[in-house]
Amino acid sequence: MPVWAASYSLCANAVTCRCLPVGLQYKISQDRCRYILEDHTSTGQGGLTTVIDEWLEWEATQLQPMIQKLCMSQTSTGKVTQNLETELKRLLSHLDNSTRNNPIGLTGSDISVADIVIWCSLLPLFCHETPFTDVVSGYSHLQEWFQRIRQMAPASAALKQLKGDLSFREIKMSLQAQPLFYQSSDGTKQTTTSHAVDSSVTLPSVSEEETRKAEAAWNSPSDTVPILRRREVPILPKDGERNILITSALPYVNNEPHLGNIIGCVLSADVFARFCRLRNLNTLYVCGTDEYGTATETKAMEEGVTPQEICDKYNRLHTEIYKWFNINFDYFGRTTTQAQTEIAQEIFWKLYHNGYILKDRVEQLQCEKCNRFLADRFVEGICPFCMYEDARGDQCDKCGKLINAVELKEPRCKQCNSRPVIKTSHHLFMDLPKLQPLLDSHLAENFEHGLFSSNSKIITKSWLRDGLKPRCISRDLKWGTPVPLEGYTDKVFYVWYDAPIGYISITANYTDQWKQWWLNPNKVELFNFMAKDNVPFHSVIFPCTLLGTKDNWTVVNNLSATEYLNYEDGKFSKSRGVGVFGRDAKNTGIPADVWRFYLLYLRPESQDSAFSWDDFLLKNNSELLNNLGNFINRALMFVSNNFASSIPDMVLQREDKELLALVTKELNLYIDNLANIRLRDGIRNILTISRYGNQYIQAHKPWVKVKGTEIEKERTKRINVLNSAAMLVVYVDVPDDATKTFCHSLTTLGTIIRHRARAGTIVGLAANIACLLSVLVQPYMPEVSKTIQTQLNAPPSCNIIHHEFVPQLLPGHRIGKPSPLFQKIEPSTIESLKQKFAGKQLPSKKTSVPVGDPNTISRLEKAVAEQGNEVRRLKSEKKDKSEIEPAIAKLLDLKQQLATAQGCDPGTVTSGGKKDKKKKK
Ligand SMILES: Nc1ncnc2c1ncn2[C@@H]1O[C@H](COP(=O)(O)OC(=O)[C@@H](N)CCS)[C@@H](O)[C@H]1O
Repeated sequence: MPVWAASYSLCANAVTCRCLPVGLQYKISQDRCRYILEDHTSTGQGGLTTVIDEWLEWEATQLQPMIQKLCMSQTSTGKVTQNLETELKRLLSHLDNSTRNNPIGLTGSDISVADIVIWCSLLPLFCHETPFTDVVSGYSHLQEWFQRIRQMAPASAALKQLKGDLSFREIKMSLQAQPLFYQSSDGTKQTTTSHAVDSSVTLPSVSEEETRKAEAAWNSPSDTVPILRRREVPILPKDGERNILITSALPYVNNEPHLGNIIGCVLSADVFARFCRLRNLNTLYVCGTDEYGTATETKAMEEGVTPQEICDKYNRLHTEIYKWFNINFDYFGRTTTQAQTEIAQEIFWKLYHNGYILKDRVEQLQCEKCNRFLADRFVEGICPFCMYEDARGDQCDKCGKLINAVELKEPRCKQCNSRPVIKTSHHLFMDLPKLQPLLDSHLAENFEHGLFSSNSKIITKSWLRDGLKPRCISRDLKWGTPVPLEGYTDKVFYVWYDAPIGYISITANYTDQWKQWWLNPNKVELFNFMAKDNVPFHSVIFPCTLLGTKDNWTVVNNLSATEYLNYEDGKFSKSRGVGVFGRDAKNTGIPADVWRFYLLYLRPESQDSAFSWDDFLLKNNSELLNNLGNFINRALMFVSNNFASSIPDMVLQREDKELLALVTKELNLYIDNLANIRLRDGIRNILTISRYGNQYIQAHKPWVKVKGTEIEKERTKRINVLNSAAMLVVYVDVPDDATKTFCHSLTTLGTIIRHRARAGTIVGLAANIACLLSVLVQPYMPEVSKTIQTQLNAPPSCNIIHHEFVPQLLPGHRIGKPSPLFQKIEPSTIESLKQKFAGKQLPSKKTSVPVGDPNTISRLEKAVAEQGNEVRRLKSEKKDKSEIEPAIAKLLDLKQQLATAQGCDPGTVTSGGKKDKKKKK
C-alpha cells in the first residue's frame, strides 16, 4: 500500500480521534496510525523509527496535554493564562525550528506518522475562528509545514468528510458535549453526562505549584528515586552516612509481655526501625530479655526451677511472641551472658577509678518470714511523696518519683504480705551529684538537636531540677552480675545499673565489632524506646554511667517514651487474668498485623490510652476493611477484570495530577511524622491516602467508563461490522459512502476508546497508589504489605520510602491475583473475647488489708475521699474516658479495701456514680 493511501485513512483516523473529542488525548490513535503505516515506518529505515517514536512521545506527553488545556481554558473561561501561553510558545518554537531544518516532514524527506499525528493535534490552533491566530503567527516555518500537509489530498479529504472545514466553534461545541469531567481554571468542576465525575465526592484542594511538582516527579522517576541498600550481616556504621542505632527496653523474663509492654517498647522500636530501613538509612535494631534481679529469683522459686531455667524458658517465650508479632530485630539477645559481666564490670572499674563510686551503709528491708532482703519491686507501701497507697519499692506509679524502699510508709512484703524490718548493709553508690555537670551538658545539646518525647523531657528535668542524689548500684542478691570490688563480692549489681548495659553486651554478642556502634558518638545516632517508667534510667542513670567512664561512649541522643496503655477500664494484671498477654493475641485467631495496627493506632503518645475490644472491632471493620482493604481490592479488581490484569496506559488529566499532589503531600507528612517518631499520626496519613483513593475511584466511576453508557454499549455491538467495512477503506479504492461509514465507526470507537482509556488512567493511577500504600504500611503491617505486593506483583525496587510519589507499576505491568486483605470481625467474636480476658474481677488488695485496724481505716477513708475528689475533677473537666475510667476503678478498689478493713462485704461496694445512686434508692 503506498504511503499516501495509508495516509488518507490515517488522516481520517487521526482527525477523528484528535478533533472530535478534541484536546482529549489517547495514545490509541497513535498506535492505530502506527499500525496502518507500519510498513512505511519500520522497514529498512534504521534510526527513523526512533526519531518518529520520540516525536510521538513528545506529542503525547507535551503537545497534546498543552492543546487540551488551551482548548478547555478557552472554552470554559474565554481566555488562556499567561503561563499556558508561555508554555505553548515554547512548544511551537520547537516545532518551528524542526520544520525549518526539514523542508518536507518533521522526520526527514517524507511525511511520517509523526507529521500526521502532530498536524492533527495542532488543528485547533489553525482552524477557522481560532482564538490562537496571534500566537501562531510568529512561527512561519511551522505555518508553511501545516499548510503543506493540509493541502495534501488525504488531509483535506479527511477534514471534509468528517467536519467540513473545521472551525473552533465546532471544537468548543464538541468539548462542551464531552462526557468527560474537566475543571475550569477558576477551579469550578464541570460535568456533563453519565461519565462525569461525581461532584458530591470532593477532595481537598492543592496549589498549582504542588500539582506541578507532583506531576514533574511522576514524569521523571528515574532521576529521583534511590535504590534500597541490601541488609548486611553484621550491620556496621558507615562513613559519610547516617547510622541509626535503635534499642527497645529489655523486657523482664518473669512474665509474658502484655499488650502494653509490646507497644511500649518492642513494637514502637520495630516500626521506627522498619521505617529507617525503608528510608535507606544504615540501621541496627537490638533488644533482648532483661534476666537478672529478684523478679527472676522469685519466679524461679514459684516454679521450683533455677533462675537460669526461668531465663531460658522466658527468653524462648518472648522470642516466640515477638516473632509472631513480626518484630524484626537485627538481633534479640539476653543479659545473662559473659559479655554482660565483662562490660558491666569494666564500666564499674572505670567509674571507680575516676572517683564516681561512693561506699555507704544502707538500711534495707528484710522480710523475716521469707528470710531475705526485699528487692524494691517486692515491697509495696504508701508513697512518701504523694501518699499513693500502692507505691512500689523503687518508684511510685502515681507521682512517678523514685523511692528508696525504706522510705515507704507501711511497707509490706509483696510475697507474704507481712511487714518487713530494716537491716543495715554496706553498699556501693554512683556519685550522681558529681556526674551531673557532665550529664547537664550532654542533655543540653541533645534536647536541642535530638528527639526526646515531651514526657521524657519533663521527667528528666524534674530529676535534674531537684539535684541528683547518690544512687545505690549494688544489691544483696545472688542472681545478677557480680560486683568485682573486694569487700562487696557477695553482692550483685542493681538490675537498673545492669539492664541498659545489656544493650551494649547484646550488641557485643551480635558482632565482635560492637565498639563501632557503641564507642562512636560522632557517627552513630542512638534512639531508645520505652514507656514512661523507664525514662530516668535511660536519660539520667545510664548516661551518667557511661559519661563517668570518660570513654567516648555513644550516649542517648533520642528517647521516645510512651505513656501507659491500659486495658479497658483498668490495668493489665496477669495474676487477675485481666488483659491480653503475649500468646493470647495469637490464640484469638486475629492476624498479628491487625493487632499491630490497633496498638499503633492507640499508641499512648501524649497520654495514657486504653485497649478496648469494641473500638478494636470498629477500627478493624471501618479503617482496615472498609477503607484500606476496600480501596486496594477495588483498584486491583478493576485491573484484573477489565484490563486483563495489565496496568493500562495512564494519560493524566488535571484532576489526576491534583490527586498526585494530594498523595505526595500526605506522603511527606507521613515521612515527617515517622522521622519524628509520631507513629500514631503516620497511620492516619496512610488512611488518608487510602481515603483519597476511594474518593477518587468513587468520583470517577471507572466501572461506568469501562463499560460505556447504554447508547455506547448498543453501538459497540455494531462496531465490529463497521470496523470490517472500515478496513476496506485502507485496501481498496475508497468510495465516499465507505469513508463516511469508516469515519462514523471510528468516531464511535474513538468515544468508547477514550472512555476506556480514561478508565485505564484512573485504574492505573489507583493501582500505583495501592503500590505506594503497600510500602507505607510496611512498618506497621509487614505481612499485609507483602500480600499487597504479591497481588500487585510489585517490583522489589518499590520498597523504598521517597518523598516523591512516582509510578512503580508501568503500563503493561501484569499484576497478580487480587483477594480481600482483611476479614470482618463479628460483634459476637468480640463479646466472647471480652469475657475471656475480663479476669476474675477480684479486688486485688482485699486480702492484704488488716480488718479492724483504726490506722488502716483512717488512711483508707482519706484515700477514698481524695480519689473521689480526683474522679469528680476529671469528670468536671470532661477528661477522656481513658483517664476517667482507671480513676473510677481505683476508687472502687479503695472502697473495697475500706469495706474489708471495716469488716464489711467488699462485694456490695460501688464506685458511687449515677447508676449506683439509683440502686440505693
Ligand atoms: N502499660 C504499659 N504500657 C506501655 N508500656 C508499658 C506498660 N507497662 C510496661 N511498659 C513498658 O514495657 C517495657 C518492658 O517492661 P518490663 O517491666 O518487662 O521491663 C522493664 O521495665 C525493664 N526490664 C527495662 C530494662 S531496659 C518497658 O519499657 C516498660 O516501660
